Amino acid sequence: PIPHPSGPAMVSCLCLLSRAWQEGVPLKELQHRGVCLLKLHAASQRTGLYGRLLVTFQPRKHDPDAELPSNSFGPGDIAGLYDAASQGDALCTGIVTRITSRAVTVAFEDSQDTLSLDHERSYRLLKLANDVTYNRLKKALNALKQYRGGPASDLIDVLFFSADDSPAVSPEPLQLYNNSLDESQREAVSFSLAQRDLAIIHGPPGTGKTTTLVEIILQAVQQGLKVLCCAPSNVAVDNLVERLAGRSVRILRLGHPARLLEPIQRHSLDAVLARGDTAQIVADIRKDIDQAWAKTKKAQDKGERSHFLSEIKTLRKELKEREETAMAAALTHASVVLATNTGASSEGPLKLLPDNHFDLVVIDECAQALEASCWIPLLKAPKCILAGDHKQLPPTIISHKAAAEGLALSLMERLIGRYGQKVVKMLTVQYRMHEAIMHWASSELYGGRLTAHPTVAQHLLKDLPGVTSTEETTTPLLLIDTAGCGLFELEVEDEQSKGNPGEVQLAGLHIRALLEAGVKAKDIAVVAPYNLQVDMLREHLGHSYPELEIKSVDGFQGREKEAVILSFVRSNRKGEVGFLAEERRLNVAVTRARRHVALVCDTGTVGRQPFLQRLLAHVSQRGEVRSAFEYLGDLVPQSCPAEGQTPSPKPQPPPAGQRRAAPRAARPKPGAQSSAAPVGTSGAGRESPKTRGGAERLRAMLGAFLEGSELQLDFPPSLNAHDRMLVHQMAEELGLQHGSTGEGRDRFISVRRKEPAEPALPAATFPSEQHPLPQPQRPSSETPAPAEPGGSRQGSGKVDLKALHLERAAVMGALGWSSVSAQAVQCGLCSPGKPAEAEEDIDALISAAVKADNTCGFPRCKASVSTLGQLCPHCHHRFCLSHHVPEVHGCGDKAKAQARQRISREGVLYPGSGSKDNSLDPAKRAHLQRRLDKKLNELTSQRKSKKRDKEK
Ligand SMILES: Nc1ncnc2c1ncn2[C@@H]1O[C@H](COP(=O)(O)OP(=O)(O)OP(=O)(O)O)[C@@H](O)[C@H]1O
Ligand SMILES: [Zn+2]
Ligand SMILES: [Zn+2]
Repeated sequence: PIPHPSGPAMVSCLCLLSRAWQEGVPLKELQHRGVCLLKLHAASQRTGLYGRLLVTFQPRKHDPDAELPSNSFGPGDIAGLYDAASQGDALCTGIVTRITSRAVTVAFEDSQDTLSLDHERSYRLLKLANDVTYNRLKKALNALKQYRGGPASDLIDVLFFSADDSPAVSPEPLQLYNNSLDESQREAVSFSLAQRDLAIIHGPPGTGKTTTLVEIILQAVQQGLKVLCCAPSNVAVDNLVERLAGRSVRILRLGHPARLLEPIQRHSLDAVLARGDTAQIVADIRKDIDQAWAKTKKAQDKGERSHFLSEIKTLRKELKEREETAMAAALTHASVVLATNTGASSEGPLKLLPDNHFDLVVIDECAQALEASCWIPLLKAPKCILAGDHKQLPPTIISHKAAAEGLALSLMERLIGRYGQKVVKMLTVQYRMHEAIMHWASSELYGGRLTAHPTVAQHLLKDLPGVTSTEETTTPLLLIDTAGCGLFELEVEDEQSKGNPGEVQLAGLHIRALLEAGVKAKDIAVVAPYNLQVDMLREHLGHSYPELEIKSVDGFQGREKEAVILSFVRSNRKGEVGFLAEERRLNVAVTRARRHVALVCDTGTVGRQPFLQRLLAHVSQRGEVRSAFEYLGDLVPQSCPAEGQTPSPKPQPPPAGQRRAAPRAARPKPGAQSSAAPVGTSGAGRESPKTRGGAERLRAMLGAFLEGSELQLDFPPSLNAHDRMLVHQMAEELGLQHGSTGEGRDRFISVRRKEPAEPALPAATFPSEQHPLPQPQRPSSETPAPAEPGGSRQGSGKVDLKALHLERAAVMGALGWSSVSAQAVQCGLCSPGKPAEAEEDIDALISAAVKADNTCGFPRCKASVSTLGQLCPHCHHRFCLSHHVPEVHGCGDKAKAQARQRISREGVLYPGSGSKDNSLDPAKRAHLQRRLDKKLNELTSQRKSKKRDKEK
């Protein structure tokens, strides 16, 4: 007996894929998931190919324009038809042939002669696609087990290692159809033709695998061979059809015509049949059948009805015979028959051909196919050529058990694992990527064997027509590092998928920079490993840039773009990387790009995985690295209103092109700037050599300040965001107060000694950098300005009234005091007539409030917001940068409403609140004051009880 070790294992694995997935789930839920359509009625019916009954269903509504709920039905899917009124078994099953927003058409097999649909009844359709695929796969494997004496007998032995592959015939010199094939492609062509049983073409990204296969197929046809050409997906098959269509070769595409693209449709079996001689006869018979159907409906009695039914039966038989004859002729005439793997099933038209019709089976994208599905075409010929790249993503296997038992291993990988390079030719010249993009993938996954064709090796975005040279368009690799920026992934419980709103915004900013440089939206793709992130990216960017392509990594396999922005998503304290650690997924993600890849990621999290770390190292070596801090000014809306100042509308953004350039202009030298974030580390003190100089200089400045007698040290506004962060961190370490002032290019940091005589202010006392405050009129003044009533009461000069005042405003805002904006509230220290005792504990209250306010207001988020927090102007809670966006923490509607209101009222959009509250009358002010005190008290007691809860 022929040992088929994988056969039985595969069958048992496949069982895990079947059924059960829909059992016990409520129908509404199934509809919600897009696999069920409820409350349909049969709107029309007619007879299709094979005499099948084609029924069109529409929603059972009186409105003729009623739309179907969004669903995942597609042509070729198997659907079960159920009576809506009963819970019983399916009335019958059919194949979806067409689906629009309003109607779905299903073809029912002729065995359902008795099926007669009542126009008044309600039906539902349930997707059974898994079952059919499963059944076909299982059938193929059973056929494999029982295979005796067919054309593929020897090939089966080779593919299961019970016989070695026969020696190749000596290659004949070839007259190539495509003279531009490179050396590795030519070798692959002659090797494949010379092999007797098995040849594998390993085509890394962009190496012209399809180009090579087309040449092979043309050569095989030229030698008089009949070729069956398959791929796991319709897209891949159509790609081959398109490329072969222009050549003088007779091709025939099997499959549901509704699925096929316009130029491919004319190669479909149906189209060929429609052009044939029998077409008219067949059409007439179909018409007769439809008429007979109509008559059955009107039939008065049972006898009349059964008469018409038997007439239909006879007509169908005739129809079937004529069609089959015509089909067999069309199939025989074609030199190349193309189908998906499962479409090559013997249940379809191929059953009309004799067993030994095909000489060669070609399977493209073989590494993306289940081995079982490959066996459907493989049993039909004595020789196979498999093409693909097993270093890209394998087919998705939902069952972990099935994957563990070997279902995840593709045929191609299995064969290479056993036979090694003697059955493989690898294509080594790639025609897609800039050499720097290619290099990492080549050395990690392709043994360093890839070279970039000269036409692409140095191409950059700036070389595209209409694109200007900017920092972004002149680098093939860019890393935007969020390490230390607090842009954490969303923590969604019970949610496998992950999102990262900070990365969404960063991706948006980078896209804007690319577009401003002239790159077209259609040339850019944003790719993320998680569907949740893809959804968030679509929500944020999809409307503004409809031509931008936003996809999951898995959904982008087989595609390419001039620029690819990759959001890695994962950013957490645990260093969890998730399934980005899968080498093949990362390979696919990076190698989609032709001229530019931007990685948006937290190197602190992602860099803990060695494979990812090597990518990051490669980028920092060959490309440009930026800290996300450089973008934070643009990223965070300025929502903390300014104290004592009339907020002015946000200045108009500078004209295109200058926007990113402005804040970055301060940097000493692009490319070698001190803002380059350390790779694989986060936080100060672990800088790469590049940044160490800057950090040391800053530390020295702080050291000198500590030794001197100055009360305050102002850093120059020319510090970039990363250096500013370092200063904040160092000041914190040294126990200094730190804060920043001003906006944009004028923003600068001040550092101050803490006054030992005064109650120490918590770290957050200073407004954070993300709450840029107006230029202080008197940065460290001990004398309050006359404009502040009551300020002079603090005559000692020991208390920094300004700081307290600002803090007070911030705290009030943070307390959820939504009725009034913080800026409008006068500080208790300054308000006249304030009782003296209130003053004494205000610091304690403030510090309690500040402490409470030190963690992000988002449920379950423990991130500190003391230095990098953001106040929401709507709910007045402070959030970490991952959660500050109103949409993220639940203020989306308020934010939208407010924006709409403001736009309609004033015709401009600007953040912060209006100026109207400046002149509060004293009574109101006193009232507000009492409320603040009450709030502070509540908060303190809440904190206490929380603490007690924790201690329990
Ligand atoms: N010998 C060659 N000379 C010039 N260009 C080539 C050559 N071979 C392939 N190309 C170009 O490379 C690109 C990719 O070719 P093809 O579609 O055959 O690649 P593929 O390997 O099937 O793609 P993928 O990597 O996405 O599977 C095409 O634009 C093609 O024109
Ligand atoms: Zn809010
Ligand atoms: Zn948070």
